[in-house]
Amino acid sequence: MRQGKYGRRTAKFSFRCAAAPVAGTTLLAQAGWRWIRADDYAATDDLIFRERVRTRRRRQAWMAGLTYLGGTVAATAWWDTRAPALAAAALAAVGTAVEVRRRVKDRPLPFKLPGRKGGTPQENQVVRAAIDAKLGRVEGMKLASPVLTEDGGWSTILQLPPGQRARHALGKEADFASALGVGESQVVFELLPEHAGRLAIFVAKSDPFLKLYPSPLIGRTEPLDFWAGVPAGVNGRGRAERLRLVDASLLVAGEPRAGKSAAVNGIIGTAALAVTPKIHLFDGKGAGDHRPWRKIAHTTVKRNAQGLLAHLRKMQAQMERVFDMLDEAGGSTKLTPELCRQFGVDVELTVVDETRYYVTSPHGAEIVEAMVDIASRGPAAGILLVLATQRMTTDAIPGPLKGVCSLRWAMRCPDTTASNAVLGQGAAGAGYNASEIPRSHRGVGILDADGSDPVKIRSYFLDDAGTDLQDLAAVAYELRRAAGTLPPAEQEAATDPVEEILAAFGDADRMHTADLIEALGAGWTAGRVAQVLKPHGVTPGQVVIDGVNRNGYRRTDLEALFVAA
Ligand SMILES: Nc1ncnc2c1ncn2[C@@H]1O[C@H](COP(=O)(O)OP(=O)(O)OP(=O)(O)O)[C@@H](O)[C@H]1O
Repeated sequence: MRQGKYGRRTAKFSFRCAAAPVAGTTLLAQAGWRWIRADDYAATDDLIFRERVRTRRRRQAWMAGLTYLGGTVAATAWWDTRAPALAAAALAAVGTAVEVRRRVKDRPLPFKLPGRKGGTPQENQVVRAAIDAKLGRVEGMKLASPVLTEDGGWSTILQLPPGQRARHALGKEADFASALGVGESQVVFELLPEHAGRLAIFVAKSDPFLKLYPSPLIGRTEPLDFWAGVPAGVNGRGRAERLRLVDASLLVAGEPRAGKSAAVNGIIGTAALAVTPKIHLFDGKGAGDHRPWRKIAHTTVKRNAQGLLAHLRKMQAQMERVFDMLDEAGGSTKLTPELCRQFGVDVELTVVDETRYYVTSPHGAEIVEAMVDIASRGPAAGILLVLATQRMTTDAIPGPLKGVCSLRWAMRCPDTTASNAVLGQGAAGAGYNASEIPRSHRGVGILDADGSDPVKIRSYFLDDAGTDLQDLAAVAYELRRAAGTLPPAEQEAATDPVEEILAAFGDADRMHTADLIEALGAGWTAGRVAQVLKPHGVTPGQVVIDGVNRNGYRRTDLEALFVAA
């Protein structure tokens, strides 16, 4: 009895084993044929697109077939006459693997094989995910471009059914991510200006908002152009985003520890390295966040509402002066870098941190009135305003003030109401909701720059716990000292750079340039040392120290300058 049972089982097992390569190869051939015929696009009504896919796939199938046959023929001729048998066996092995996978898949867990996690999906998988995420109707949902593997992920363009708007898909990134089986921050939807029914989809391999993006300001030793925009951060597609503060006033809001100070420090750092803008910092928190900038800022005031009001009045007067000059010049009605040089005026950047402290003070009403005036008219005269706040309620940012800040940067907000308070009513409904930013995503926010759709970015990282800010301020100090744009008291007190270079020699009578700039510290480069000394006739030469011959300077050459003086 038992023997009969085992015999039957053995026969069944042998048959299943023998049938596996045949069944698997047949499955493979059927799938291949369906793929070549583009059956996954059977529902599409865009026949030209389907035919293009078919042509491309037919070409790929021919190439694969010819490579297989050519390889077999070549191997038979040059290697072994058993090559055709081996090639057929390889094909049968692939077929067997397909069949085994199918059988394992049909069995209950734990025999399931892992899927292709993180890879570029098939076109039909993307269409299915779009349907599952309810991005649009089922009929007519298709891809308008192939799924392309990119550096950090994959991308495609989804064609929504006729009459449906891609804009309505914004905000459904998480649903699409769930349908695809990836993290919600990995999915980026973008509208295409040329087609309202098409949605550009990018899916990153890993969460782009958990990556650290070191600030491009770090290590910079040359002045930069403030008019070209502030490097704000990196979007979900890995593209750099800039913020043009010279066009409008900015409101930065978000809950505590969301990354407001980091964003504001990036702005101050850019202005500092731009050398000419005058920086005015008002700290309503009073925790010393602006300490690194004290030597280069024209104003650093803590928790002094009356001081801010006096400053705003000065800025209003400066604004009127610039408008008069523009009017008299008769050309542009907006300040430009050329007009700044012509009029002898500079951009004035005022940063108000923890705005609520000032607008709720006894001078609040006057402060709000002056801020509204500056925020709306100031940018055209180079008078710029950046307001940062932890609270989004109307007592922290009164309605009229919010209304005139056309640049808005919402870091993580506690709820949808707060997010809408920053980005505008209806922003969450349109897919821009800063309360959906995970708490772990520090420095991530939605930037709404006037004139374009809001974009989610992670700000560039400036390590406030390390020396990034001090290093940056030191470079800015040197650049401003050379340009003569330090605040007046600081410019007067600034030591002569030649004296500083001489001091860096210590007791040495010769120094290699590399060691000299290390001794001089942040803000110094070989180029800057040469630039300081060249007008005095001192140039670097070959200097031998401990048998090492390198470019360097001699102490006597520098001392001679002071004797001559
Ligand atoms: N872009 C970023 N990348 C990585 N970490 C960041 C980024 N921005 C901010 N952080 C980190 O998040 C933390 C909080 O940042 P920050 O102090 O700027 O927040 P905040 O909103 O100004 O907080 P508060 O309102 O309490 O002053 C800091 O430790 C900072 O290093």
